[in-house]
Amino acid sequence: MVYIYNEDGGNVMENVNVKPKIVVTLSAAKNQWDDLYKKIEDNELYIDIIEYRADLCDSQEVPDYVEDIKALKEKFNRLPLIFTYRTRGEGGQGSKEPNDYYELNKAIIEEECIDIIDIEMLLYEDLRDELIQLARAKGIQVLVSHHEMEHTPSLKELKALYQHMQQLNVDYSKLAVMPEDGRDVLKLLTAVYETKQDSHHHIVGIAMGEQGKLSRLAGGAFGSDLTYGHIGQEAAPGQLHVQQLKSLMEIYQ
Ligand SMILES: O=C1C[C@@](O)(C(=O)O)C[C@@H](O)[C@@H]1O
Repeated sequence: MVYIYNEDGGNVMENVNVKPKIVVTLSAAKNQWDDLYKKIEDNELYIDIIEYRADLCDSQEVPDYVEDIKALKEKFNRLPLIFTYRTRGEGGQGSKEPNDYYELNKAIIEEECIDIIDIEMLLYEDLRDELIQLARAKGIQVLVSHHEMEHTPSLKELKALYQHMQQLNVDYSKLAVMPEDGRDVLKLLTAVYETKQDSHHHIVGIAMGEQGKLSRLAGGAFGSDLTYGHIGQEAAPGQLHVQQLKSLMEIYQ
């Protein structure tokens, strides 16, 4: 199978087959970082990007987050880092209201210690667009995300969501849905595939849960640029350990 990449890696120009990067989702309480560093080291071969999930240690303040992130960057400087504060409505544990969500993300952007920032599409438009602009001005890539934790929207709606996301001046557009059956997984993959046909954006599509595991493994064949895994405990329904993810993904590459 032939893959065609552009120079900055991963984005396919003529063929939807993508070699997805593996993102490990992680977070730890203050006294648990040493354990986690060890796990990252043990699994470094299977990881392309680190996702720091700030909502999983929701009571921390900006300086605590920055300290964690800087320590991660120092130890694993080859790995780009995504900062994510996932709110409850989108399947996370974050309890911040929109204004506090905005303030936290703004402060993190201003620290210039991250490579990519995950911004929820449904945040109030003015706050969201301002965060996107601030991040871009600092040279930080933007990943706009939306989770449907209860169901899978229709193909038409999924494609409309991707279209909307791509108009937001972002680098990555990510949708995660909860499928009820195989047909829902196909809908998500079809939306990724059809969106990727005429797009040079990074597209990410995830069907969660047991049924959706196929999308985590085979998403690249449909054009999905990232797949998320764990190194101990799943952070979202259906996540696989990065080692298993990497070895099972080989059959598609
Ligand atoms: O959006 C995503 C994808 C995810 O929800 C998953 O299903 O693997 C895991 C989250 O940490 C990440 O921010």
